[in-house]
Amino acid sequence: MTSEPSTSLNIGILGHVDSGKTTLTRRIAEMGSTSAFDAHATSSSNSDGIRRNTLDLGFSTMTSLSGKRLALIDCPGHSGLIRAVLAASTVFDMAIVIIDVLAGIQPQTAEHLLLASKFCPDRVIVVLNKCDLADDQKIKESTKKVRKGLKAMGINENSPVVEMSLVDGFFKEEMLENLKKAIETREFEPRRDTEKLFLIAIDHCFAIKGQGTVLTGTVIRGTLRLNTEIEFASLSETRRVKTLESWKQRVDQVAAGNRAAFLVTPSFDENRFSRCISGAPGALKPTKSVLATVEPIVFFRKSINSRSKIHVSVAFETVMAECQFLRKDDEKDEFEILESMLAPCQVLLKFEKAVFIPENFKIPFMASRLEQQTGCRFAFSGHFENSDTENLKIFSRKSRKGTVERIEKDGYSAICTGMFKAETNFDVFRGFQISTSSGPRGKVEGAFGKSGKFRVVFQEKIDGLVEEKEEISLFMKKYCDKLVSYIPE
Ligand SMILES: Nc1nc2c(ncn2[C@@H]2O[C@H](COP(=O)(O)OP(=O)(O)OP(=O)(O)O)[C@@H](O)[C@H]2O)c(=O)[nH]1
Repeated sequence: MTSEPSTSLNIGILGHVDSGKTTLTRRIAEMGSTSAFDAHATSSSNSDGIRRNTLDLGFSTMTSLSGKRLALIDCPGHSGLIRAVLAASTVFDMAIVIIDVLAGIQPQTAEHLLLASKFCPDRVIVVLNKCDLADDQKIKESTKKVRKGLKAMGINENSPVVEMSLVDGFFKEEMLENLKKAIETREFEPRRDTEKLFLIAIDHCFAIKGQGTVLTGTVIRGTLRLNTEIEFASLSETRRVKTLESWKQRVDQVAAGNRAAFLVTPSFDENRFSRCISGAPGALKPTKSVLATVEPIVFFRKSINSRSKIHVSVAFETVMAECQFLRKDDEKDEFEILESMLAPCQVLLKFEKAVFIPENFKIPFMASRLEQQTGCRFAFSGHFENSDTENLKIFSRKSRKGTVERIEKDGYSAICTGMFKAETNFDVFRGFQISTSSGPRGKVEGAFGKSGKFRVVFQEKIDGLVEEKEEISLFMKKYCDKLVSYIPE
């Protein structure tokens, strides 16, 4: 038995519906995994006894001109299947984006390009397909527009654009050669973390009658070894890896970056199974909230407020989360709640259900409004930074207004009104700082009577400076467990 070499690159095959992704993958791939070219297989039992779950990502492989193993991930172009593309993008090292020469950049092309811009902006290759339907002038115009589009999306505008025609009669081998040469210009030696506890992004699961369950996926960290335990944290199940293959070769280990197919027993009820990250026992922790750094997607046209709900795609899952945008004060090591997203800012994401993610691993995520029918659905992206959110010091700013009712005879204090209710507990506000419009500052001493009026004591004499009916203000930082007054700078 051998080990799969660690030079494999994962290439997303992206593009709008019907642009020709599967046709290209068929032409270029040397070997496919189960149902590699069957992008929308249904959940049906087959005569071979294998029950396949709904497939929407097709995995196949080819060898690059320099001899590298390339894993091709044929992604669905339909907007309703974007979750699968979001999941797959986690492992992209490179992207081939197929664009119909006549249609140009269509909505799904744009979303896929945005994903590529996040995961591999300098490793995008555009295939301008269906060139049999266009004349030279159109091809030239289209290429120009595509380059402009790449630039607008933060992708290297000098990315290779390969003219292609995949239909019989127009297809020429030299077109594929051009594509292979373009891939070669973008090849690199990825830095894989092969030392830590292994993690694998599992994309397919099917039972083989009488044998067990076969799972396929891409190892994203560490090394998956034969006869070791793998934990399916979201199912609270652990299994032993009984057989292990990479591209139909029996192997005894698969390192980060490579494809793996393995059998576990006893079998699963695969209806319980969905795309997920699994790993060595203990590698993943259930997490209900995370702190992340946010990069807004400029093509997202709506504003997003704190407390609104958003789809968060991370670690092969898409989960609903409530977002709270924050501004970090590095000096005080605390965070202020913002009304809406600003750039740059941070976000506290509170998930509706626990997501299983590795600790201390900077995981990229994409937040989107997938229910939106038109326009760009991706709202912001970033990296998870910290899942230990319990002890974060988070506050919101509050302020109250009131008026001076009268200045007391001593000249140092005033009775004020309009800021508190009759039932207010003044213990909370005693000592809080009060600003007057004319300048002097005082402190709340306590209630005056039972109607919510209160006494403010000043350090300086205020008669002649502060007037009756003058507006006064109280500024506070509200933390989860306390209120603190402050004077704005
Ligand atoms: N004229 C022409 N038709 C093409 C070419 N490439 C693909 N097609 C046709 O376009 C249609 C869609 O091709 P697919 O490869 O299934 O497209 P896809 O991007 O994988 O589609 P989805 O997975 O549904 O997003 C098929 O009918 C192909 O025969 C081409 O170069 N020229």
